[in-house]
Amino acid sequence: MPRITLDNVIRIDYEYAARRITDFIRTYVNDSGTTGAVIGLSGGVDSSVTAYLLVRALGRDNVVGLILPYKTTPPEDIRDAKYIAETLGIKYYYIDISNVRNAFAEAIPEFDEGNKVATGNLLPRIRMTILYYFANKLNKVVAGTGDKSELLIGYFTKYGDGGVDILPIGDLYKTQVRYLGKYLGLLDSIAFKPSSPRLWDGQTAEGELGVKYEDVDVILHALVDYRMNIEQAVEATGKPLELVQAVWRRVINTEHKRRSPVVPRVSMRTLGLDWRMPINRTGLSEFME
Ligand SMILES: Nc1ncnc2c1ncn2[C@@H]1O[C@H](COP(=O)(O)OP(=O)(O)OC[C@H]2O[C@@H]([n+]3cccc(C(=O)O)c3)[C@H](O)[C@@H]2O)[C@@H](O)[C@H]1O
Ligand SMILES: Nc1ncnc2c1ncn2[C@@H]1O[C@H](COP(=O)(O)OP(=O)(O)OP(=O)(O)O)[C@@H](O)[C@H]1O
Ligand SMILES: [Mg+2]
Repeated sequence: MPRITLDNVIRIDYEYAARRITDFIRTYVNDSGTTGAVIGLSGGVDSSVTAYLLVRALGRDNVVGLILPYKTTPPEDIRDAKYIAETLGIKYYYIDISNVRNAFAEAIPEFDEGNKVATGNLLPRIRMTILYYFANKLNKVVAGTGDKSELLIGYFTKYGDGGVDILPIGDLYKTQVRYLGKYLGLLDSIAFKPSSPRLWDGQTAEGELGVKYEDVDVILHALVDYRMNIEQAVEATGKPLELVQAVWRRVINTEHKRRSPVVPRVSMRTLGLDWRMPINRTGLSEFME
């Protein structure tokens, strides 16, 4: 039984990861016939690292940033997002989404400001809509910023920040993304900024989840990468049974977020079940093996 620690998670070859991801982005964008990518810049580690990788892959003239604050966005995040766009030399738009958000609140009958999740999730869904407006207009793809930890525990808004075309850092855990950021030359203050979706005042990811990403990542490494069962993961990581169970429960309960909508079978070949266009004729197959 291997002993699994955070060190095992963090000690990967970041030069390889950066090269592999930038090769993927370039291949994907070339095959798609688009002219580049748009990305939402939050000033957090995930969007900052993804923006660096996009520019490495596509060149700064082919990447467009969108800074889309609401009143729950702290000023230092806006400052950091602008700093990233300016350091990378990409074109960016700054659009305060308060009016759009408030128009939803006015238009929806019995709008419940007190329901933090339902109202909070409007923000990523409004941002997704604006990102696709620019993607359509500029003939670009929407680059998502979800990392492997968030994707596996379903810590994202379905069709909000989850509504994207590619997920360049989707195979890297949150803790790995931080060190990839360091490798790429990101400021420590951004690379190691505590994660927060900023959907409501005072929200932090670890506060809401009730578990640290350092623990999430070690547990997921055991359960997913090593395919361990719960008992094996407890023994290998030394983490409490309740914590391992809680993380696994999140993975199971959010599977619907990682799938296309389910189509019930009525015919010989049902979309998503037994018919999917093979992608092995494109350059992309190399990145999915
Ligand atoms: N079994 C099932 N099969 C098919 N669909 C199912 C389903 N269960 C729920 N659903 C659908 O999914 C909806 C719930 O999912 P969703 O709308 O996403 O809502 P939910 O998962 O409750 O909320 C999103 C969570 O992600 C966090 N978040 C959001 C954005 C960014 C970040 C970040 O890390 O930056 C984190 C946020 O703080 C919150 O905890 C339900 O209303 C229902 O429509
Ligand atoms: N104010 C914002 N302006 C533009 N895009 C945003 C804003 N807030 C969130 N987003 C988009 O939504 C994504 C998801 O938010 P999330 O908080 O998970 O990522 P992050 O801030 O980059 O990193 P972390 O998860 O560590 O906080 C961001 O990466 C970004 O693309
Ligand atoms: Mg964030």
